[in-house]
Amino acid sequence: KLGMAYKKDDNFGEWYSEVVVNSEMIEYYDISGCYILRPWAMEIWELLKEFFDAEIKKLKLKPYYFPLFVTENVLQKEKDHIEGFAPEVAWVTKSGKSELEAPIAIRPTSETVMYPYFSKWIRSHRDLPLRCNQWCNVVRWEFSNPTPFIRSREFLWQEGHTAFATKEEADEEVLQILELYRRIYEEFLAVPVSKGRKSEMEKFAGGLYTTSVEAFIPNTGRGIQGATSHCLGQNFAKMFDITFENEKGAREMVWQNSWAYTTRSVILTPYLIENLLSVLHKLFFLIMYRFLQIGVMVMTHGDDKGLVLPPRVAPIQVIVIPVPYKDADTTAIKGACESAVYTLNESGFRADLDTRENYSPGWKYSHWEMKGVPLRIEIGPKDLANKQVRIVRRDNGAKVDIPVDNLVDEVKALLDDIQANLLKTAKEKRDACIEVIHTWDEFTIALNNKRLILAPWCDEEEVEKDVKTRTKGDLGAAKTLCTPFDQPELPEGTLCFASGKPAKKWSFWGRSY
Ligand SMILES: O=C1CCCN[C@@H]1CCCn1cnc2cc(F)c(Cl)cc2c1=O
Ligand SMILES: [Mg+2]
Repeated sequence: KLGMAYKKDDNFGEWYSEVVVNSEMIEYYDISGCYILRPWAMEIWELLKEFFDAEIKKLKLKPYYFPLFVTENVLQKEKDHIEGFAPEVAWVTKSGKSELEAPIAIRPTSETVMYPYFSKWIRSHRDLPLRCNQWCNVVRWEFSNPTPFIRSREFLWQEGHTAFATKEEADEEVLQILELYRRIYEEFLAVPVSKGRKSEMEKFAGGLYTTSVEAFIPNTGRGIQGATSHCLGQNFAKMFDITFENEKGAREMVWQNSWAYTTRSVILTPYLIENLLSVLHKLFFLIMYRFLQIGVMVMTHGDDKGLVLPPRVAPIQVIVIPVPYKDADTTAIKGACESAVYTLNESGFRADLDTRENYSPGWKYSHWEMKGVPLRIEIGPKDLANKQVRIVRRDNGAKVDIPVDNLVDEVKALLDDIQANLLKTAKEKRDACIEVIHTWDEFTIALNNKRLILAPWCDEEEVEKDVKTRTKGDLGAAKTLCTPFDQPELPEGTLCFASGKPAKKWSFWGRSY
């Protein structure tokens, strides 16, 4: 399908839905809540996984795979940590025609699966640190209101679970992992994020504190939590009796972290909020977000011609298209295309060519623009005669003719420039949305102007709850997104915008997904 029916700035939700379909990222499946991830999405996921996996191996993480299933009594062990989550748990109750003696849960996250074995494996300080990461799927049957129920059944993620002898080691790793998440967003997806700490109300209830990277979508004025890195303190050590004998022979509880490259548990995409289309469509986005957080990249960089992929995650970075004229030497042109692809692949670029006879060059230009390929190379008779190629950038449409001999250097320079340009543009757009406010009136005006709000806060949970109550509405209430580590100056006497009490910190507030 060529061309977009919807414009990004006119109808964001529809535009988004069309882009991820037309770019052949995912396909509907006939069980609601399940989706087929097609190569154009899976290849991006695999590029991100390759980077993240290599980096955590440097941090001595070991790969594990724990069972998909967890018994009821083990799952129930975490009443406080799973309170509120219980309706999300999917259960296996039968095999064939016969009922199981006891229902078995499908993991919604793996704390209760893993930690009884952490308790068994950790005896002495010599068994620490324990560093476990698994790449797997998890199932959560989420319903979210007020939009008519939404189910996301299964998504892929990595979940890291680590145990240390001291809090200092745990605190350090939380930030090391958070930096990797920042790099995934800013260096690969070219999406600017803010590192910060979640409030007591927004953090993972089972943990000690939560840090996150927060993205923002200017079109909808909503924040999106990108990934989370929790310090669990000794809470789970107490619940699961995960203790070790220290050097002095005394018994101590371990300090733990858990972190996931995942998305918020309930993502109401702009689509769900603004365009109540069929349930199928809604599930589609939830999965899109869940699986890959690629939704943020699509929204950040996409335009009215379709996807715009940052080169570092583009499954194809350069597409070479022959432009044959009727009487031209099509064989020579095709040969030039093949050698250009060969040269680029040899130099480590992901290049491919589209020599399909049944499509015109024009059709191919639109097709590969829709899929967001960063560079297109056209080779026609004139280019052949002049020993040059024409290169067209997807991000700004610029065309440049370059000598074949400079192909590799030019392509490298262009791809690097595209990667940097996408992040720079996204950062400028995001920063233009940030509004520093000091009073409640300024806050409500900024909120309605779809701004990312930076406000002085007294850090009291009651006030956070009060802001939610006072901003309740069909677009969702305002909430704290994070307290950025990078704190602006807080002049003596600055008052909290919502309570008038002495402010303790600057926090990002806004509506979110
Ligand atoms: O976010 C992470 C990083 C990776 C490991 N997990 C933590 C916390 C997950 C919270 N959470 C999130 N969703 C859940 C859904 C459930 F059905 C149940 Cl039983 C529990 C939970 C739950 O604990
Ligand atoms: Mg959830």
